[in-house]
Formats: sequence, structure tokens, C-alpha cells
Amino acid sequence: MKICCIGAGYVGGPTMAMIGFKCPDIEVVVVDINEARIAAWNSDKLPIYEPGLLEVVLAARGRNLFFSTDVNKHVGEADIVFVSVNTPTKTRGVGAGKAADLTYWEGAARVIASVSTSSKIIVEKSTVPVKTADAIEKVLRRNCSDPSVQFEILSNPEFLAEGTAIEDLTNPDRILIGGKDTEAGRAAIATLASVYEHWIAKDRILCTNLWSAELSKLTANAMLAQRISSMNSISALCEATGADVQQVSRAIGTDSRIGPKFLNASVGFGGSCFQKDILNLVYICETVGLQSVAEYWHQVILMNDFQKQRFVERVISAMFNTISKKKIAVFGFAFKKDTGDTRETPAIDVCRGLMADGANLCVYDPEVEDKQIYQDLGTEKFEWDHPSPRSAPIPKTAIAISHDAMEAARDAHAICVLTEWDRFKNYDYQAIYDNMVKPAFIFDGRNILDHAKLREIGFIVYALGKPLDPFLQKHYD
Ligand SMILES: NC(=O)c1ccc[n+]([C@@H]2O[C@H](COP(=O)([O-])OP(=O)(O)OC[C@H]3O[C@@H](n4cnc5c(N)ncnc54)[C@H](O)[C@@H]3O)[C@@H](O)[C@H]2O)c1
Ligand SMILES: O=c1ccn([C@@H]2O[C@H](COP(=O)(O)OP(=O)(O)O[C@H]3O[C@H](CO)[C@@H](O)[C@H](O)[C@H]3O)[C@@H](O)[C@H]2O)c(=O)[nH]1
Repeated sequence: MKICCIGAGYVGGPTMAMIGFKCPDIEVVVVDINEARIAAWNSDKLPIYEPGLLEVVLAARGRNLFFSTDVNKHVGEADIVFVSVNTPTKTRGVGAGKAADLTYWEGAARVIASVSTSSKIIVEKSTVPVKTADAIEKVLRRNCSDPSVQFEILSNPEFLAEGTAIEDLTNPDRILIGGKDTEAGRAAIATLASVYEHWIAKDRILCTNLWSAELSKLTANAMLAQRISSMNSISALCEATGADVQQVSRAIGTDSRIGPKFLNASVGFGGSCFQKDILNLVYICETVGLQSVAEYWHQVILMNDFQKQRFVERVISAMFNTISKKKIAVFGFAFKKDTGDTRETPAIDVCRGLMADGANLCVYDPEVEDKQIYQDLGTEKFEWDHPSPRSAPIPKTAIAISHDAMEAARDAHAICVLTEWDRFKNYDYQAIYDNMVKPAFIFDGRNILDHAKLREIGFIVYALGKPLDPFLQKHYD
């Protein structure tokens, strides 16, 4: 059997590496139009930072796992074609700011149709709107010149999270496969299931119809993000009342009906998926006339925006309502720990918010490349429904980046912790404090630091969703 995956990104790369690793009897080729990306997959410096990924790639690469830019050849030869291309939010035209942009998906489908001389199973790995399989089937059928070639489309959404991709792929909660309830559909589902059965128990492989599988992916992300927005909304209430959001999370998370995961209040959720997929869901609801349902899910995003803005306002008001020309060290720029990915990271909005008020930022992140930070802050941000000063590009000369946390904090008035990197917990905060301007502030947007110890050292500490320091209360109440 030969598998080809179109798209060597955060999903296509690790997912196919795992299939190649676990299924030595299957040839797996990951193709991409991005030559630099493919070259990196063929080197020892992979294009994405993901714990454990290099080991898996090295075990299978050159054996039965290959990375190539020869899209036509490998798609043409494959029995199963996974499509794992990007499906970002549309930035113009009908549905701009909400609908999924399926340009790359349709492009991939046209390539598949044009090079196929044998029947294939086409697997939707990308996250797509419900009913995409229908549209893709039409594109495939109308563009393939050989009428004997059959395409069976399956939906097989991916649930891995960045930073834990290898763990998630090795031991997933479930594999979801949606297909048609026809003889050919059932046979295609069985073929794809047989790939996963190389390492995953049969009872973890769920089979549904196509539309349930497509919708389950959007729903899962909406539910996960909704839990975070719910806790973030409660974090604001905690600060107003003296409750502690971590105590509340623990108290409610021990209820087995709620469960403990995804209840960490934060400066806001980020990542390439949550916002995009909820907007996609909102758009689908609107197009089928379910305005109330659309508004319900839209609120999850509005609450996330509120949380980022609330954090910026806390920093400004705590620092005597002016951060103009004050140096602020930003610890962490990635959207979560253990990844170098910055897509939709809350750090972008927080940094832009602080810079709009005149702060001099010095950003430190252990994995994010400098050019990525310049790009994220230096290009106009597409604000889908709330144009603000935050969307204006920031010149490169106004952005300082350090590769050393101690240096980033030297002579700073404040530190903002925006990513929960483990290493931030172990710094010598006494030494950091000694080099800062006083009063020295720490705004912990992830609640990872030892706040009592920091207060002992002399820091003014803002911990998200926790009782406010008396020093801070003076300035807020
Ligand atoms: N990032 C995640 O953690 C995650 C998890 C689950 C699902 N998803 C979904 O998976 C999909 C891919 O996400 P990603 O993060 O891997 O995206 P990505 O941008 O990292 O990778 C997509 C790749 O597809 C390539 N591509 C686009 N069109 C192509 C074409 N016609 N031929 C060949 N290559 C082409 C691009 O060059 C790019 O390298 C999205 O729909 C996303 O919503 C992402
Ligand atoms: O309690 C929590 C948990 C997460 N986050 C934040 O939420 C964002 C997303 O985190 P996470 O879900 O762990 O990472 P992603 O890689 O975005 O993974 C999500 O999005 C993927 C793409 O669709 C899905 O496959 C995964 O199942 C889904 O968890 C990050 O900014 C986290 O810091 C919180 O603020 N509080």
C-alpha cells in the first residue's frame, strides 16, 4: 500500500511520520509545494519544534517514510491520499473573517484529479466545514479525465495538540473516520482503519457518517475553547471578589461530570485552530439561519479578546496608568509551551496593546525565531470584526528581542509571562529583581510562578484570577 499526504505542516508531517513509524509495510510520502519545508523535513533541523518528533522521523525516514516536492508523481502512485493543507479563515470576499478559505483544499483536489490514473481513497485530514466532502467530490469527478477512476472520500479529522503531538498520535483518545454508508464507503473506512489498527485498539476507532465526522472536529475545538473562555470569564470575577480561579478550577474539576482538563485560566487561548474553527462554526450556523447558535459560539471568541485586552489594561493601570517608554520584558511568545508556533498567540495582541500605549518591549522566547516575532508584530493584523490600534504594523526598530531572559529583564519595569514554558519557573528571580527598575512588577498571565516567593523578594505580583496584591488594589479600586 502507498500513502501520500499533501501538506507537510504541523499536522501532515507528524501524523505521517507516526504512520510511517508504526507501519513499516506501508510506503508513506509527504509532499508539499514549499521546497524549504521539504528540505527541512529531510534534514536534522525539522521545520517544526515538537518534542519526540525527530526520533520518530529518524526511525522511519529513508526506510518507508519520504518527504518530497514531487506532488504529481506521489499523488498519482498512491492508494490513499491524505489532504492536510491549511484551511485558514478567509480574509476577503463573501464570509471574510469567518468562513474557511478552501483555496488550498480545492487546489489539492484539482491536482489529485488531474494526475490520477488509478482509484483512490481521499482522506480529509485538514479541518473543514461540514459538507466539504460533497464539494471536493464534485471537483474530483469533474476534473478527472479517466471515468474508470473512482474516488472514495473519507473524513478523518486530527485531534493532536501541538507540543504533545507525538504523545497524542501514539495514544489517541480516538480515531474518527467518517464515510459513506455504501459498499464502497464501508470498504474505504475498513482500509483506513486497518492502517491505524497497526497500533491503535479497534474500540478506539470510531466510524460515523461524513458530516458527523466533519462537524465533530469543529465541535470538539469549540467545546475546548469554550471551557477556557468560561474560566477566563470567571477569572475576572475572581479578581473582583477575592476568589482564586485556580481554587475554583480545582473545585469544579473534581466533579466527574466536568473533569479537570482545560480549566486553566490564561491570558487567552491561541493557536491556529480554536479561533479559526469557531469562526467557521459561527459562519456555518449563520448560513443555515441559526443566528442564536452562531451568537452563542461567537461569544467564546469575544471573551478571549476581552481577556487579552483586560490583561493589557491591568498592566497599564498597575503601572500608574502609564507605560510610555517603560521597558517591559515579555517572557514567552509562542501560543503555548513546547512549540515554536505563534499562530494566533495571545502574545501578539498583548504586545501590540502594550506598544500602542508606548511601552518598550523586550521579547524572550526559547523556541520562536526572531524573524517570526518581527513578522507577527510588524505586519498589519487582520482583525475580523474589531479594527483597533492593535492592528497597525510595528516597525522592526521598535521591537527588541533577547535570547536571554535575564537580559530581557535587565532595567525593565515589568515582566509579563505570556507562555507557560517550564523554564520560567526555575529562574533566579532574586537576581532578575536586583537588575530591574523599582517597583518591579510581574504580571503572570499563565499562573506558573511561585507568587509568594516573588512577593517575598519584593516584586509586585499580578496573578491572573487571584486575589489582588494590596499594592495593586490601591490603583484599581
Ligand atoms: N496545527 C494543528 O495542531 C492542527 C491540529 C489538527 C488539525 N489541524 C488542521 O490541519 C490542517 C493543516 O494544518 P497545519 O497546521 O498542518 O497547516 P500548515 O500551514 O502547517 O501546513 C499546510 C501545508 O500545506 C501545504 N500546501 C498547501 N497547498 C498545497 C498544495 N496544493 N500542494 C502541496 N502542498 C500544499 C503548505 O505549503 C503547508 O506546508 C488545517 O486544516 C488545520 O486546521 C491543525
Ligand atoms: O486550560 C487551558 C488549556 C489550554 N489553554 C490555551 O489554549 C490554547 C490551545 O491549546 P491546545 O489545545 O493545548 O493546543 P492546540 O495545538 O491548539 O490544540 C487544539 O487545536 C488542535 C487543532 O485543531 C486540535 O487538534 C487539538 O485537539 C486542540 O487541543 C493555547 O494557547 C493554550 O495555552 C488555556 O489557556 N487553558
